[in-house]
Amino acid sequence: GTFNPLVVDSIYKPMHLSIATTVFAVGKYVRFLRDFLETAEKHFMVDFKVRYYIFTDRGGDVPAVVLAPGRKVTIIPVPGSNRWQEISSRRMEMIQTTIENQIGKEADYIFCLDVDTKFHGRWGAETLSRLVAAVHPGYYKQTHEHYPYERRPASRAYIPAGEGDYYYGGATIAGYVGDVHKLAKYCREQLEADAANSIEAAWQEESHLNRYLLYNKPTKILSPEYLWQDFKAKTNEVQIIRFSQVNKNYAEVRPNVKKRK
Ligand SMILES: CC(=O)N[C@H]1[C@@H](OP(=O)(O)OP(=O)(O)OC[C@H]2O[C@@H](n3ccc(=O)[nH]c3=O)[C@H](O)[C@@H]2O)O[C@H](CO)[C@H](O)[C@@H]1O
Ligand SMILES: [Mn+2]
Repeated sequence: GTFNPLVVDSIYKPMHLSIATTVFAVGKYVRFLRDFLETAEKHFMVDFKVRYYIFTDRGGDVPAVVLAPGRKVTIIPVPGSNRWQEISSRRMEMIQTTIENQIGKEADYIFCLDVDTKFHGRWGAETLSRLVAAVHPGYYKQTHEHYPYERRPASRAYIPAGEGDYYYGGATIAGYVGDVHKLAKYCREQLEADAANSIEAAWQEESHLNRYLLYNKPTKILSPEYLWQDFKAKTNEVQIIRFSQVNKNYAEVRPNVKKRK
């Protein structure tokens, strides 16, 4: 970390911000909720007003986790699906419409996070900014020729060779509610345009996200400290792992399976 947490906290805590956090737990992914919520209560935006919006088709399986004062859970029922690609992508549409119907009136900032994760270290106000994305832990050492961008011009997620800043992970999107709304709406429209042309981008909504962020630069970029993967070996350059994807058995948890990156 290159920030002083005491300074950051003294700037943001007096602002009494409301933080929305969306997390999708569709089908078997409800099993990740307990660790996600319990570790978030230890490390994520501690002492802030946080509302977790849990999108699920299994409301009855949402674990009761003790939350600190000022924090609460809201369950948003969503349909199931038999394609993980669709579940992952449909987050954009649901984030868009839930911001319009509810979150827009309730929060200042929003974080949209993968559920198959745990927090291991402080994630605080140093992550607040207008539009925030995290560098994907699989690509932070690579240059743009090696990013898994969508390279087919027929897709709306297309990025031509020679272009690119970073490859961002789909598991962390954040910012002002209005700015994340704009991003989600764009990605939803691009996903639907692709679907109408029977094309699916290489990494679904993550591909559209990367295109959006190439032409609408984030105001803050989080290092892989904020988006790690448990299967990756520990490295010297990333000394603090704050948030990491757990190892999961893809064949066990996904309704249909595709090889991971
Ligand atoms: C580290 C990272 O950046 N991960 C991204 C990556 O793979 P991942 O392998 O991390 O994707 P994933 O299986 O975790 O799916 C993304 C998220 O969708 C939700 N979900 C998915 C399947 C399901 O059956 N039920 C369910 O609820 C859940 O919140 C999950 O965390 O690529 C995906 C798109 O292809 C997303 O962009 C992920 O955010
Ligand atoms: Mn994930």
